[in-house]
Amino acid sequence: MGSDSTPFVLRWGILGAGHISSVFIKDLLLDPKTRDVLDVAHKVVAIGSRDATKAREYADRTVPGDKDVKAYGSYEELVNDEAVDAVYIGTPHTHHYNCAALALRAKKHVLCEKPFTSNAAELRSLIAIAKENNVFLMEAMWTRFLPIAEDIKNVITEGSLGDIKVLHADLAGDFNLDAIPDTHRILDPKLGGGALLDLGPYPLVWAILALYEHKRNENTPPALISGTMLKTPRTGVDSSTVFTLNFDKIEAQAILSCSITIPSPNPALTIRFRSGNIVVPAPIYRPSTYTIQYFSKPGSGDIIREEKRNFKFEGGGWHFQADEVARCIRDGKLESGVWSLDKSLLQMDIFDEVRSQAGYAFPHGVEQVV
Ligand SMILES: NC(=O)C1=CN([C@@H]2O[C@H](COP(=O)(O)OP(=O)(O)OC[C@H]3O[C@@H](n4cnc5c(N)ncnc54)[C@H](OP(=O)(O)O)[C@@H]3O)[C@@H](O)[C@H]2O)C=CC1
Ligand SMILES: O=C1OC[C@@H](O)[C@H](O)[C@H]1O
Repeated sequence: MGSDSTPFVLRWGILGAGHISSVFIKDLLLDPKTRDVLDVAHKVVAIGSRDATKAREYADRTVPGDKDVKAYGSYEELVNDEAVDAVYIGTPHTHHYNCAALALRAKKHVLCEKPFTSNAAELRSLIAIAKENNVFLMEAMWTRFLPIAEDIKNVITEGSLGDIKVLHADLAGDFNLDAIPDTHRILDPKLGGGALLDLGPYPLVWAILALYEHKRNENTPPALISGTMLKTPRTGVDSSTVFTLNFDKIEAQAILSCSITIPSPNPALTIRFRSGNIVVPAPIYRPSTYTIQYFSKPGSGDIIREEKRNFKFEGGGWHFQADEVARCIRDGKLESGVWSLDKSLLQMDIFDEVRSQAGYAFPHGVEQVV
């Protein structure tokens, strides 16, 4: 199975009947041919919710016209469905660990929403559970799989902009905090609320792509991580966070920020080299265009030429990561080579360090592994 004429079909179980799960399902249902993908395809076979009535209604609404989709009133039933190959976890951050562990122990492959876990210790434990059960595990870091991300990576690697020096990235959004209750996932510390865990993965994915993955960096973690947080008095979670990463091996730095009280700046991502810049407009989770600026000579800052590149595709952009999961599982891989587990671990180590420096501890009992 999986030749050009017969695509490998991955059968998905969706755990958590919330917002992002519905967005992901919509992209799973899109014909892969619309993005020139012929070797893999996707089928949603079951929905798992904590409530059976909700699960049925959600299945009927999000997978219309397919009465065969199972609707389960517990996550346990979902992960034990033999027709499910891979489980997508769409629950709040601090529930990812238990949900993913449940699925892995049922010997299901897992794609888990970002941020992978509450802390790095939880992720190390999940990686061990995945290994014990010989199943695939990946964080749903969808931005890394957008065609634009690979194109930017190629420009960095090809080297015509000279040495990379600084990366500035910001993802912000006005969550209208006055209109949402303290129990909303973005405000509730029990759900890992705040800007860093929710939005921080996006500035960080660009730093990982450009600096950590840089061929001269040889996947060396940053030598120095430094962070500060502004916290909301409402619940104590971070409303804005700024963090910096020093990649000593390539003498380059990332300056990253995120906020839940203001919109993103524009441009929201600038990668600065000795001989030019890469400039990306907001939102950095799904940019559809970017510009390469070339300097008259190295270090001048005098822009003599600009090249704009556009990337259009059908759907929301969450399907590219699904294609990667399907290909990995088809090929018997236990992790992705593109968004590998070391990158997710680096992310969680950085978030732990920034939270520790800024004094953001989760309420007792939230972290399942410490
Ligand atoms: N990749 C992306 O673009 C995005 C990713 N996300 C990520 O997805 C995750 C979920 O976010 P989102 O979909 O917005 O959240 P929602 O609140 O819309 O959905 C979360 C779902 O999780 C289930 N759940 C289980 N336990 C709890 C609990 N204690 N409190 C609330 N819900 C619970 C519920 O499903 P049920 O009742 O059916 O059991 C709920 O519907 C987050 O980790 C977030 O970071 C979010 C938005 C965009
Ligand atoms: O992943 C995400 O991307 C978009 C944001 O609006 C959302 O809160 C976040 O979870």
